[in-house]
Amino acid sequence: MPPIRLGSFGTLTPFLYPAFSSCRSSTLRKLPLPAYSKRLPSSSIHTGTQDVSSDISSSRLNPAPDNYSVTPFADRCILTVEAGSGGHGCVSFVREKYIEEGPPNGGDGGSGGNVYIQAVRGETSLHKLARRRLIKAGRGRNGQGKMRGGERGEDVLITVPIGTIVREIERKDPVAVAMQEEWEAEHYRKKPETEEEEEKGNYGRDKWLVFPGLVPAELNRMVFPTLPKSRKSHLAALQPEAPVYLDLDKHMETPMLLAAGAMGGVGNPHFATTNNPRPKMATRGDEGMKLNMQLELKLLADLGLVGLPNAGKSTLTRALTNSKARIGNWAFTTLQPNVGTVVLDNHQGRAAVTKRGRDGMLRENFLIADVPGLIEDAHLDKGLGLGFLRHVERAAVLAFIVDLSAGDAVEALKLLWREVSEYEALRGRELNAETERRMVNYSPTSRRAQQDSGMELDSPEFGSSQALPPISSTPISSKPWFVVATKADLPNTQDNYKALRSYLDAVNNGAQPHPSGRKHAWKRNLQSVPVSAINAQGVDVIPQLVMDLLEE
Ligand SMILES: Nc1nc2c(ncn2[C@@H]2O[C@H](COP(=O)(O)OP(=O)(O)OP(=O)(O)O)[C@@H](O)[C@H]2O)c(=O)[nH]1
Ligand SMILES: [Mg+2]
Repeated sequence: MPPIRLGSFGTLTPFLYPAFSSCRSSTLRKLPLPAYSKRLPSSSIHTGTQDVSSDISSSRLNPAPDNYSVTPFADRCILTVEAGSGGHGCVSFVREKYIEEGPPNGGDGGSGGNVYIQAVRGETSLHKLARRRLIKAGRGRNGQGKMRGGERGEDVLITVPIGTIVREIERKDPVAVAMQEEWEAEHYRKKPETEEEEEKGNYGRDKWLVFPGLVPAELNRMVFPTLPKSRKSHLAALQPEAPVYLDLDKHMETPMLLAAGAMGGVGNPHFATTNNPRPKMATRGDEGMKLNMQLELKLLADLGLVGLPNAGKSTLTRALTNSKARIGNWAFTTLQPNVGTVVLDNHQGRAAVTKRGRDGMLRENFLIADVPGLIEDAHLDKGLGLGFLRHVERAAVLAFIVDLSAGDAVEALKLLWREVSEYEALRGRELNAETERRMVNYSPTSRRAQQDSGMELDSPEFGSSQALPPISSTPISSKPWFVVATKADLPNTQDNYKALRSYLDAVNNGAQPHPSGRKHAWKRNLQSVPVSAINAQGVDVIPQLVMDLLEE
């Protein structure tokens, strides 16, 4: 291993390793194997990985085992949001020096706070929401005497990464249910059947608030007017239609309403009539809507690294980004994805790579996901199995990382593809089964109707629901991909790389089948990049390559 500190690489690279520094994507195919090794003292190269760590103890790309930081990460979560309930109306009367028994002056309750959602740049994970589980908007304040209305409840804003899919699992909307009941009663002239129901219709004990000074006898004699009709705030019209399905794949300048706060109750002046000028009742505020939903990241990153354990994925991530992914010379160092940002333009002059995104904006960076290693039979959930493959499915471009020093690179690549395409087949079957299940279970009636008809509900308790089936996404084999051959600094890796290169050429010109075994798999000028990530050599062609492939 070259006994050179990382700091000196930046300036010395062009002189020491002309081959690595001059390569651009157009010349990728012609890339010679690491020529730099010739220029280094022979004693300093051709050492194993373990020797490397003893030589340079604390460089950024070859850090000590404890030099890393774990960024919490979650790519899906189940979340319950609760719009604020309304404040209660107030029962109060004017009372002044010469007006002993004044008119009613109780204020209305304030409406509950709203829940908004916004997809923003800069967020990469749902872990903060996963930890919270329940997000509640503020309750409206109660009305007060002297006609003072209650304050509105506080709104909450949920910020999520771009590429989040929000799906509703279940909802509990007491106001909608009450409105539906009122509508049915009006249109079908449903007569109250039981005494209890009749009493409820007239009295609606749970809806009314009465003057605290009332004695029981007075309460029994009290005649309640008809309850005001249930209403929703005008904002509720902006709520997404039920069941909620939002695909937030763009940066949002303004938040979007998810659940509008409930209306507050009304104060006692609303019930004043000539017969009863001093009503001693007000109504309670409505209960806020609850929404149980699953949030899932559709697109985790622009580039996903697929490789066997210990292939050097985390080292490559460190070489390309500022991340402090954990690196260790053992399998399964990485246990959860690390999403790093590759900065294309550091605003210190001309951008290294310029590309416009789909929205026409100049891209300044792209995201790279370093995911746990994949082993044989990962599609049967071995190793970190399916969880890992789920992440692979959510990258736009894939980089297959093969370790040139760990046996036949072509075999390694084929194994990776085998696992990935087995997983793809599995997902296809899963999606079909899900579609079938939904067709069998389809019922146009609401949850309430199911309840009324005595149908068994999946989850009697709100918020205890099972996760939804995974979302469908682009098949892995149709994503653009390339190969990064790592550890090119180690001895006897040249032949391995040559074999890999000729295999890819053979796939390119059709002499060999696509490693996924699928007919319509993506292959368009398959590229391979030999790198020595530990020395940050050869990696600078990757950003341009990724940006080109992202356009596909
Ligand atoms: N010589 C050499 N060693 C490398 C290179 N890249 C990585 N290594 C070493 O290979 C070992 C594994 O590197 P990691 O980056 O942790 O590998 P990984 O693929 O992230 O491993 P898992 O997270 O376990 O899947 C470490 O000891 C690295 O120092 C390279 O380009 N050259
Ligand atoms: Mg790793």
